[in-house]
Amino acid sequence: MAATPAREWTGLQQFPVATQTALHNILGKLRQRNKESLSVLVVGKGGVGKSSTVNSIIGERVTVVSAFQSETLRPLQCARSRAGFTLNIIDTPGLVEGGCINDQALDIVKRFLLGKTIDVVLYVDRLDGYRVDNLDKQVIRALARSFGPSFWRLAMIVLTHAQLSPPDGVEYAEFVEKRSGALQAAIRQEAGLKKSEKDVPYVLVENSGRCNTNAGGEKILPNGTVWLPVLVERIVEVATSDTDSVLVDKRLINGPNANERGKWWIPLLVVAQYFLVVLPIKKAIEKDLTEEKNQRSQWEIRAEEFRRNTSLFEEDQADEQAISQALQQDELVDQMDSFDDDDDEEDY
Ligand SMILES: Nc1nc2c(ncn2[C@@H]2O[C@H](COP(=O)(O)OP(=O)(O)OP(=O)(O)O)[C@@H](O)[C@H]2O)c(=O)[nH]1
Repeated sequence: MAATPAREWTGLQQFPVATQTALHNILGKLRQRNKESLSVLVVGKGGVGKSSTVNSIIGERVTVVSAFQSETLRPLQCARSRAGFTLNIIDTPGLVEGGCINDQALDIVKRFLLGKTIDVVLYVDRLDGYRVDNLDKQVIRALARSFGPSFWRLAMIVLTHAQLSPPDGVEYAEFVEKRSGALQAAIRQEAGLKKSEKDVPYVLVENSGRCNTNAGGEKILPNGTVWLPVLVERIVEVATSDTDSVLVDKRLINGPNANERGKWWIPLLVVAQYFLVVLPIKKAIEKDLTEEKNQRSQWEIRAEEFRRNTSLFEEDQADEQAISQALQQDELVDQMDSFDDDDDEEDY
């Protein structure tokens, strides 16, 4: 992630001693793996407890929290260092506004993350939500679309308001299992995770100042779990898993280059066009030409016959004319002869 001047992580010292020890041990695992920094992106709908969770992890009030209005209008990056290790956390605006996806917020988050690397994603929602609705599914899909398929492989579900009292007759563990299972199933389906891939892990959080504590002053859930070290441990597990971190670059934000998109279809389309369009047209033209040729030869045969018949008729006519002329001539000769005879008789 791009370097942000990191302040000393003084908030760590505010935690109860047992929590501090647990966190030092967990973060020590990262140092053993030569990972000197971690970048955590916090996303989710508005008012689910994103900013409160950031404050809980850092141990300071770094972002404003409000019960009545959306306080995080732009992403906020906060960096804290301790013993050579730097934790970067990015809080983001709620991704749902007025009952639909807040595309503007998503766009702002995308631009803000340009050039940054994300190691872990915290997808925050409330434990006391009773169902996964269409809007939740839209948010899951929008995030997968915006940040690529690896996004959800780096994610964990953070369920706030974990000090909830389940409805009558339902055990806490049963309620948690159902709620987390429904979200995991929705993410698997909407983000297109393969069957062979593990479910996105979940963790419970209680950000309220009225959270119950144990004898050591550590914040605990109704089942007695000290939740902060568990949250940080899960973050480290995801960060050290096989999934590579996501570098948010221009290609990821703008989508694949329009000129490159579907380029491999072109030769297939050309071949399909030849067989489905060019070849049938060519065949149709050849068929037309052959038929025309056949028709012309038929027509020529008939014309030939007609011409022959006409010339025979003309020849007959000429003959008749010659005969009649000859007959006329014979008649004339006969007449002349008869005149001659008459004259001879008169002479006598
Ligand atoms: N009881 C209880 N209240 C919580 C918890 N987390 C957050 N809240 C309250 O929920 C309200 C909203 O919390 P925020 O942390 O501002 O939620 P957000 O998701 O950052 O909200 P946006 O800035 O609108 O995106 C505040 O009144 C918090 O005090 C929790 O774990 N338990």
